[in-house]
Amino acid sequence: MLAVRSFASPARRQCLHPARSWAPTSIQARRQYATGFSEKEKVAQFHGQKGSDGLYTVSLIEGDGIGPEISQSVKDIFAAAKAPIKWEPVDVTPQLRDGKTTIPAETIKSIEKNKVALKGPLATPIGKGHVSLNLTLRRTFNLFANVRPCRSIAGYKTPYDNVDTVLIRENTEGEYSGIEHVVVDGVVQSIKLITREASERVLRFAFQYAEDVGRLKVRAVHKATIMKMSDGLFLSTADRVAKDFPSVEFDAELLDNTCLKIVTDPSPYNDKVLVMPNLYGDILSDMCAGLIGGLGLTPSGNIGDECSIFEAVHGSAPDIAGKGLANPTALLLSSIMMLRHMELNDHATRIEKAIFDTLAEGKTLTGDLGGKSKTHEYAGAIIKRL
Ligand SMILES: NC(=O)C1=CN([C@@H]2O[C@H](COP(=O)(O)OP(=O)(O)OC[C@H]3O[C@@H](n4cnc5c(N)ncnc54)[C@H](O)[C@@H]3O)[C@@H](O)[C@H]2O)C=CC1
Ligand SMILES: O=C(O)CCC(=O)C(=O)O
Repeated sequence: MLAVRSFASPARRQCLHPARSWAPTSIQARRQYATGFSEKEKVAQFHGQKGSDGLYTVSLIEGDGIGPEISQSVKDIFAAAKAPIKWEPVDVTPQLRDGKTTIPAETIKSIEKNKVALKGPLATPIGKGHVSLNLTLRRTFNLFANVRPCRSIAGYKTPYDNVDTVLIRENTEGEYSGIEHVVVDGVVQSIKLITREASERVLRFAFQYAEDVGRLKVRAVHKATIMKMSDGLFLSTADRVAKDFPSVEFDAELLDNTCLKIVTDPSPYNDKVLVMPNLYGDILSDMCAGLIGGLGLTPSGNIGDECSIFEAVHGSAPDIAGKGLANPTALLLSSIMMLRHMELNDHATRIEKAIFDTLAEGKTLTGDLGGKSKTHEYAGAIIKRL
């Protein structure tokens, strides 16, 4: 395994710092792995090629439930901002191949070709039915790190106005390995799979990310007191990886303690990058969203070596789907992360400013933030500010 080192300049780190932006997906870290390429080729390898029309093609999965409504807002705002993105809509109807759930081959080809996708939420049936397509996508493209920043929104009042957490979630195994079976009637075994390899790559990503954005404290969140072998392996791997990053402080904390402390006072987490196994990251990121106003506000990036898929933290919100009530901010901020990942920083900053100014003004808010505006009216207010 490579001991990666950042080559980000201080200026570059500053521009990627989450206090200023939603940027950090650590494209530098990805590029470290590519040797024998020119700088231009490396960039293309991670975020696709600009076409002869000057546009980048991005695969678009609109998703289920509120997915099409919030995707429409992103498309309208990107068009108004003249962002150099051409959307390539793809179909993710689940298919069974060799007894396994998969997605259509053309969709896999599109994402492999474009390197970058934006995804609306995909619903997963409870109990019988297809396995999670969200997890299928992450596994298919080996999107091993899920970066989930969560920051207070200026102007929107919550018990804390200073939340600034960054959580990096292992994205391919853990409790979500999908390995479970009936042992005997009434007894089910579900495997929490932790491997040294997957732990090491997400931990290296987290430390590299910490260096790149200048947020120089990494904390591993775990439950190795109980899951001595699985979380124990994650933690001992973290200890070892930490030695390769002497400029980054490292410590660890039990998950239940982290939950208690974050909801009591989130400020001690403002200078840390939290890294953890899959399920913990899923739950903790929803909890952090609750601190800043809800799931309508928190973005994420699923990052791999070959391609990346950006999506909101939330699901398909069936309770409000089709009513024009959804808040598109989470998907919009995910698309801002995507633009920064693609190094389209000027477009990202312009759109992001229009979003935050609209939220701060507080006149055109969706219902989840106490407003009365419909999804398209909120998007329209952002467009007016561009
Ligand atoms: N990454 C993904 O695509 C995810 C998909 N899901 C799927 O979503 C479906 C529904 O799951 P739930 O547990 O109901 O979680 P959910 O995240 O869809 O909804 C939870 C609550 O938050 C609200 N909410 C979520 N997003 C919102 C938005 N943008 N604007 C305003 N309110 C919003 C909903 O109305 C609901 O009250 C399930 O089938 C689940 O499998 C769940 C989480 C992530
Ligand atoms: O696929 C699903 O149903 C939910 C997945 C999820 O909550 C997540 O990983 O963000």
